[in-house]
Amino acid sequence: MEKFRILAINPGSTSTKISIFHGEEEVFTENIVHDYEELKKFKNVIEQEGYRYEAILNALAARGYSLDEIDVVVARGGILRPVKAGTYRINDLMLEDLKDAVAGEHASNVAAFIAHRIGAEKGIPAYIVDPVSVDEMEDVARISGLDGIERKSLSHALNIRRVIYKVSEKFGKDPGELNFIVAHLGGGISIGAIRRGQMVDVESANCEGPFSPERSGGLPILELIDLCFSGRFTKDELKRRLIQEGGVYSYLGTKDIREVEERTRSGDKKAALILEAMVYQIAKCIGQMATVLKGDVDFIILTGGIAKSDYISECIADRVKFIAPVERVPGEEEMKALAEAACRVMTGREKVLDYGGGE
Ligand SMILES: Nc1ncnc2c1ncn2[C@@H]1O[C@H](COP(=O)(O)OP(=O)(O)O)[C@@H](O)[C@H]1O
Ligand SMILES: CCCC(=O)OP(=O)(O)O
Repeated sequence: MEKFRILAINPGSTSTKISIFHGEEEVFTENIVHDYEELKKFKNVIEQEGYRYEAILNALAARGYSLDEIDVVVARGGILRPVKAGTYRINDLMLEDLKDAVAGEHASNVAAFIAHRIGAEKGIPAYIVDPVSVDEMEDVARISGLDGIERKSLSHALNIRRVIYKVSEKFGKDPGELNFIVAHLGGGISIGAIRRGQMVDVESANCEGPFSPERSGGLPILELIDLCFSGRFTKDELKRRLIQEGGVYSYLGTKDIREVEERTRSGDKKAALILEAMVYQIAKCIGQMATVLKGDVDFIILTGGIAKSDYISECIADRVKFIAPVERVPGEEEMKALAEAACRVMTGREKVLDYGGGE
């Protein structure tokens, strides 16, 4: 089988991960850390396109790679309108929706712009895969409790789908035969219930659910209303406080959970309480998702950076292992997931989808 040369791009809030794959083999990877002061100069994430594009070119050149050697470019998909899972051609409507942030701001919104630019310049295909707004929720899960506000499906869909395949493969099963609860535990957290391959419900700390290293998750609503009208914050400041400076950071001034663990070990009682509370809320949400699946759960999967911690994984497992066996896939495999998706479409094993502004 032909080994396509793939450039995978995954922008985060302060860094851009890039990898080159030959077929499904990763031959180069780098996490380009951006100067936060430089990023802050841009009005929004889309305006960072040129800055991140140059950084990618420089990082590739420093290791002797050039875009001329690439056959296909593939990027993490941002917050688009709700779409089904899959690999999408980057089209004008997609870029327009991302530019207008129709469904919200996120670092990954710039990814399609960078990939599209490289694709156009080099005359190669450019795709995004399993965007944050993959939506397979059942109607009953969309009801929030207030007419006019609908629950949304926002998640680490790319990594969640990848780890489901990985765990299914480990047990010699097809993901379509199994039910999972997947907790992606990174700077942001999302916890999904996956029934026979379909993510029928999900909570993400961007809007609800457990707090994460940097996000508040769900909050008591009346106090939140008071905060909104306190005059202490503009709308943008408050959003930043909930999404980038909420969660663990708001209590302890750090987003680094390794540091929080270290402080806990050294006897810092506040750090210990906040860490326990995060574990408690994660476990509680996993419990909720078990009811979505009516208790028919084959595996609970813990993934993301925090799942690298034996201590935290054990604390969570201690609370939820009565539901189903707990599997760990530490870190995230988003780059691999992007490359595999590119291989599938380049070899015709999977159909490329067209973004039509909502499926
Ligand atoms: N070994 C570890 N133990 C505990 N927490 C970790 C460990 N490694 C990374 N983390 C935490 O994981 C979070 C980042 O998750 P990650 O999935 O790597 O990134 P992001 O969500 O930013 O893409 C940070 O809070 C980081 O401190
Ligand atoms: C909205 C869910 C996706 C998400 O939060 O991604 P990051 O943790 O990478 O910001």
